[in-house]
Amino acid sequence: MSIMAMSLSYLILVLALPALVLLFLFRAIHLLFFHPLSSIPGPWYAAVSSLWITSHVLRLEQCKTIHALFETYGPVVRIAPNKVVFCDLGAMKSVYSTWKFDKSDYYKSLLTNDNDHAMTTLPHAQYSIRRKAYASHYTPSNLAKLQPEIGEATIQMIDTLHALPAQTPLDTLSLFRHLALDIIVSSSYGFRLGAVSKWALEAEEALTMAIADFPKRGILRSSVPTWAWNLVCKIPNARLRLLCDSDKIMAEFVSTRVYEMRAQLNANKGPDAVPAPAIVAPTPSHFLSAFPTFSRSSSRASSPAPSCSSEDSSFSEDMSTEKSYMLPRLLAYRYPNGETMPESHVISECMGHMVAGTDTMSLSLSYFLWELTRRPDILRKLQAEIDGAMPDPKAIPCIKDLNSMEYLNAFIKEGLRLYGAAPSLLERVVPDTTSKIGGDDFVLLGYALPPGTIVSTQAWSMHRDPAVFPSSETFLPERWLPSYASSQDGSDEEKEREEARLARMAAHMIPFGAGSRICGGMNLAHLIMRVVLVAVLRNFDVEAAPGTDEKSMDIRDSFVIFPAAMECKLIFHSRVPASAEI
Ligand code: HEM
Repeated sequence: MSIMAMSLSYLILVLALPALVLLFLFRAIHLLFFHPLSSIPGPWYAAVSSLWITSHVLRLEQCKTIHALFETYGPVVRIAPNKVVFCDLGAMKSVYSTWKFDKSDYYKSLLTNDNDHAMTTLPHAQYSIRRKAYASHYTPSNLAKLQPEIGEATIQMIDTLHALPAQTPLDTLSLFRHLALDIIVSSSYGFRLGAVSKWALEAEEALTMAIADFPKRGILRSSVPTWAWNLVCKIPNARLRLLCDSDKIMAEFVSTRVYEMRAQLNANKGPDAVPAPAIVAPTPSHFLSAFPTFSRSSSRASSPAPSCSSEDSSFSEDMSTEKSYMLPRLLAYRYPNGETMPESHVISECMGHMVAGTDTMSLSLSYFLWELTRRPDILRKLQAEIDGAMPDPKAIPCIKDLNSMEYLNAFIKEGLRLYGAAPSLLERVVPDTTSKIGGDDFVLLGYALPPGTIVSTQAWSMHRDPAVFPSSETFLPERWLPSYASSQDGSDEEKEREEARLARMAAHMIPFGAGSRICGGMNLAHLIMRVVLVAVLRNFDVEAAPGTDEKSMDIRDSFVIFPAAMECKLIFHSRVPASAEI
């Protein structure tokens, strides 16, 4: 290079660098003092760049960081140049229920098979068409018909636990992930996967691994350019290949179910026929002999579960019809233009539900049991209630009876308050036309937000508001029980006060999200939590394994929560006589 060319490059560098610094300064001054969001409280470094909040996201501590901001700055905080978070009931209703803002691009990192499913469909109008396709699957009346599938998988897990050597520490994150998958697969497709059986043989089910890997794949995939991602996936390492292929493994599994179901529907001929599919995977014989029952009595059934729900008025609206799994519903669903859902949509929708339901269930159940290992007082109360409702350790009460167990319900509410599996920011976008919000600018807690602003709240903070939940960090199921229930002579005034207190707490609870885009599988999640908790606690006492402690269970988050140690090792001690174990 000639001396002249070198001096020219030097000159450009000398001029460009200060220009860049100046540009950054002007931008920072604009964002801090002249931007429409500049009056919103928050740290100045968050207002000028997204780097600060991103660093906390990468450190897996976004929930706690945002919560600390609310404590310092109040209920509305600017956390990035274009992002505002709030912790307020009225604002929550306005964003998620009244105006039903569209979701932000964040959700696109959860695409399955490179396609949208309900959770990743951002515009509200398109989303509501999608939701209609599956919503009827998760109604209480349909879930009541699926109790045998749920009970069967759960009792299979109980039998497996009884059969394991005593004192074996078990990672419940893995155990419940396999169980949740068994339940979701059998209730969605009528297919017995047997993931828990394989888990007991230490032969990890590829599908379960794929589901566990899927969120990590999403984060990696979206943070590197496509060429770099393709390169990573060529590295000859078996574990890495599994992670890269997790989307493909899930898609292959679901596609097979779709083709099988199509074949059955075609064989059925009638255009509206939506049959319950046959069991297509072999069921282990030891399992059939212990076929569980949902029961209203103490007798243990030796044949497939009677439909306790047929005598259960709250779930009887649809009882005369045959039960139907989710897949045939999706295949029969027609979009408003009269066309059926393309197979690619059906596959991505099913994958979305497997991903949404598996880790959330295993995380919640693991944290619930971990809490019980620290709180023998709560464990004893729960077990007293469960023992009374479930004399036979293999006969799970039916939904209506589970729902009427007061202490269990209080425990689950408190569990979801402190250990809800997805307590993170649920991002929405202020729309670009004011007609979508009734004509004026959107005003959040006194601040006008321009179109395109990303607004959100997080369950983590809504559930820890000390004005609503006194001693908010203490696990206290009793807070959900009306005080007048324990005293005979509560005055009407006292009852009203108590009811208002309970209603206020309930309104602040958003473990499943809020408004129109609330968790699609919420009813199933409630049922699974109840079924699994009564089955486990009726059969076992739980103890933390050595090494499982506050530090290992400290909560990290990346949309869902998980323990710092990435495992939750517990020991299950049988409570039932050996003769009743299998
Ligand atoms: C305790 C367990 C669960 C928790 C805490 C939970 C929580 C959530 C949350 C917070 C959302 C996001 C709402 C939003 O983005 O605004 C969500 C969405 C969703 N969940 Fe769950 N979930 C659980 C279990 C399940 C189960 C078992 C299924 C189904 C098998 C399921 C299916 C879905 C679906 C389909 C969506 C997308 C909803 C939509 O945008 O239409 N979830 N869940």
